[in-house]
Amino acid sequence: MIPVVLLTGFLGSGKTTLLNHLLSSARGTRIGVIVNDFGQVNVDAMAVAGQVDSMISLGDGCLCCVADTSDIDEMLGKLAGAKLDVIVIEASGLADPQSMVRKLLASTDTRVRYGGLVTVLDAVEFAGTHDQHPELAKALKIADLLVLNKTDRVESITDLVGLVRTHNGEAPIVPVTHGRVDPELLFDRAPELPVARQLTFDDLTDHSDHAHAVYDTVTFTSAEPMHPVLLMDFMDNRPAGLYRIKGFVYFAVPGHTDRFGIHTVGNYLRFHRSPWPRGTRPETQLVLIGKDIDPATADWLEACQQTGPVEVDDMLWVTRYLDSVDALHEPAQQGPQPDEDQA
Ligand SMILES: Nc1nc2c(ncn2[C@@H]2O[C@H](COP(=O)(O)OP(=O)(O)OP(=O)(O)O)[C@@H](O)[C@H]2O)c(=O)[nH]1
Repeated sequence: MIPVVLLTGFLGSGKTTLLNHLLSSARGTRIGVIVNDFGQVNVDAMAVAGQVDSMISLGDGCLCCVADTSDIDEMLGKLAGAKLDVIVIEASGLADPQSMVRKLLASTDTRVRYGGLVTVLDAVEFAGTHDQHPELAKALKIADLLVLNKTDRVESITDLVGLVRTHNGEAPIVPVTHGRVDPELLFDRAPELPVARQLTFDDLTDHSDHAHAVYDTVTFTSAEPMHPVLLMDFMDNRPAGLYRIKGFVYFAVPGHTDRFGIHTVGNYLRFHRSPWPRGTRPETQLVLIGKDIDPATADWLEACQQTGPVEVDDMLWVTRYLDSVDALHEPAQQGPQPDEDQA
């Protein structure tokens, strides 16, 4: 039976980063994934595309709410048909793991079995989100493996571990940076998971105060390039209530025409530069998630499109937020390569 591992964690904690790490260090283990994201653009699916043996992408809705057991069974069935060693479900950052686990346990597909819940925690944001969303503690309680991510951004994890332990006294806590867990903690060469444990009925009930009930999403897409200074002005003055932005930005500044992946989590902001995938037309695609987001946010972003002249130096506002490894890369020599069919 193929184990199905559920990967969960609050917005921006590092689930996709961890999934990417698993995929790149799988060394022959065949991994299928179900990627669930919020917003009309499935940024997470784009981030793992090309590395995975088999993928089902479910955008714009939370798997735990939009899919019932038979939908989950159908998805698992599709993946189980491919020759896989393990299936990893990356839940959206607002999913309710209890409800997901319940549906997985109810699966009637005899080719798959529930393989455990891995919860990623953001070492920087955890204490704050824990206070704001007491309901998240329920997910901590049923986790089989707790990955304490972003430990590079905190001085000490002692208090955090203490706080996590008040909710779950048993599951191993693995401190990591950039999601670099040993894949063998999640699945074995001959998959026999050390993680999944017996859950009680109480563990799995109560879907009432689900986090995404209080969050909303704005999606912004534009084929027009963005003006670096105007966009960074938006980023520096993010509307109140905005917690998470992710996606890709298209600038048409000479030497900077490749794809700028953007992530903000709380006050943190990072760009990651990479070529546009072959056959894609460069365009900005952003998903913004927050509480009571100002309805004018999309208009403000639209006003950040490049309509007037732009200087190469204007990109300095952006490049200072580049991951250092990207900053060392030579900027693209050629402009974007639009899809031949669309060109
Ligand atoms: N400094 C630092 N940044 C990290 C680490 N892990 C992830 N990040 C960054 O945190 C941001 C969010 O990471 P993701 O992997 O997209 O988080 P996620 O949980 O998939 O986000 P959602 O799907 O929106 O819930 C990205 O900019 C990552 O590069 C880490 O260990 N240290």
